[in-house]
Amino acid sequence: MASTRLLCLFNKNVADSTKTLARASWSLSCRRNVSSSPSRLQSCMSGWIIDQYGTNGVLTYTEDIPVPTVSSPSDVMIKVYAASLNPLDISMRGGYGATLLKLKRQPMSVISSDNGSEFPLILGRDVSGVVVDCGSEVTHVAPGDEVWAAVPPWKQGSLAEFVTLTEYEVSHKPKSLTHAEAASIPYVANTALSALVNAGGLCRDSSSNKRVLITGGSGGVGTFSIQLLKAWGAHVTVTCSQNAEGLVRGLGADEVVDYTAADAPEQLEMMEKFDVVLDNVGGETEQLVLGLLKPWSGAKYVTLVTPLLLNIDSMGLLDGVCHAGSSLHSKAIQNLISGGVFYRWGFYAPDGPALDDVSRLMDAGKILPVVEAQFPFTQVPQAFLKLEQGHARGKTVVRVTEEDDREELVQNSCTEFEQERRKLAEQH
Ligand SMILES: NC(=O)C1=CN([C@@H]2O[C@H](COP(=O)(O)OP(=O)(O)OC[C@H]3O[C@@H](n4cnc5c(N)ncnc54)[C@H](OP(=O)(O)O)[C@@H]3O)[C@@H](O)[C@H]2O)C=CC1
Repeated sequence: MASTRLLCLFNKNVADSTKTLARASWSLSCRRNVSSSPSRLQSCMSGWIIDQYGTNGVLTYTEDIPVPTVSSPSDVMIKVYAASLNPLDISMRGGYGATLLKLKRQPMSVISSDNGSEFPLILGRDVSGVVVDCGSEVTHVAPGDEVWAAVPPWKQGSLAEFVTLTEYEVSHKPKSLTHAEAASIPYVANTALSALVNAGGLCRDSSSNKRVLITGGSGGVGTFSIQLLKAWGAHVTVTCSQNAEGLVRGLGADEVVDYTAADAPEQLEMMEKFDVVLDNVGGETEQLVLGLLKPWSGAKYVTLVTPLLLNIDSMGLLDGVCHAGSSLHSKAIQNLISGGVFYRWGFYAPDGPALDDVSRLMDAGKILPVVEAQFPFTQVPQAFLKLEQGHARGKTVVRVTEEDDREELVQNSCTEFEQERRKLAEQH
């Protein structure tokens, strides 16, 4: 199994890319601390932002981002060591989900004339790093703890020095993984768990011998889901390209179908029917795999490829929700009546406690990270280009802080915060 740990370092020339780093034009006057660990003296941080939607050219490096401080009792501030990219980052860079995500960030904008901008936006949905500060009600983690989390799309992302989340979203990182490895997991794990458990009705204790089909098994969600379901005792069939067969078999897939083969539909139709389908591909695949579920037995089709946010972007909130809702409703009714199959949409959902369970499985060696490519922080645009090319085999990771510096940084972080606390205590 260890051979499936794919760590292909994309050694591109860092020196060249640093020349192209543009500075954002924020008119903030920031005082930067010389130390790379955080303190209340540091008001600005470095990161990659977008201040308009578009192609890769909108990604801009700046050192003038206000540090996202702890502002509520349940907040946890994390120094980011590694982040990873998801297809959502490419879509969000282009404006996908802008309407709904903006509403989630600024709920009052729906009733007020204040149409404040969502920019600058920081992308990046996964983080592995070290806690540097906590709100007064945080009990589960403390400064100095190594943690991981999936950053909800409506929050500022992890392609920056620091990110602040709520305690519920954060979990202790698996001890057996480096930060770069750990950053490949949280967003796909939270998505897979939400889809398989909430929509697919599976769980650790009820999956034994369930037959599950995963389409798009070679990508981020697929490579995680195969391993999770095998750890739960399910029988897993995967569709992927021929050159990914070795990878998915190495992760535990029982049966593999090359979807590019001319007879792929026939191969799938000859198999014993499935209890659950997790569809990471959508489109034409949907109709094919719906017919592969066991009829009249409570079987569930769960797709991660939904039109909800696109509909809202193109039609506005109310019409978009109604249109997507009516499409979901009619497909659900049609599949229930014709074959007794439940048709459902799966979504990412933030869930730190679920990541605690995943952490245990990873430390037990039951789930391995599948990191296809790593990029240094200076090469975030190159990482986006890699992802945009498609054909993912696991995940693309960005090393925000090089791990050689880790020990020193953890110590600095804790010492500085301890000093801050003492100072505050003395003042009061
Ligand atoms: N609803 C939600 O909340 C979420 C939705 N998603 C969506 O789920 C999907 C999967 O995400 P993720 O795993 O991160 O994506 P990735 O890009 O990591 O992986 C997609 C994989 O699918 C393979 N693939 C492409 N076409 C087919 C096909 N017809 N049949 C089988 N395999 C195929 C690709 O390889 P190759 O082309 O070489 O075959 C690639 O390995 C994406 O569309 C993503 O946007 C993800 C997370 C949350």
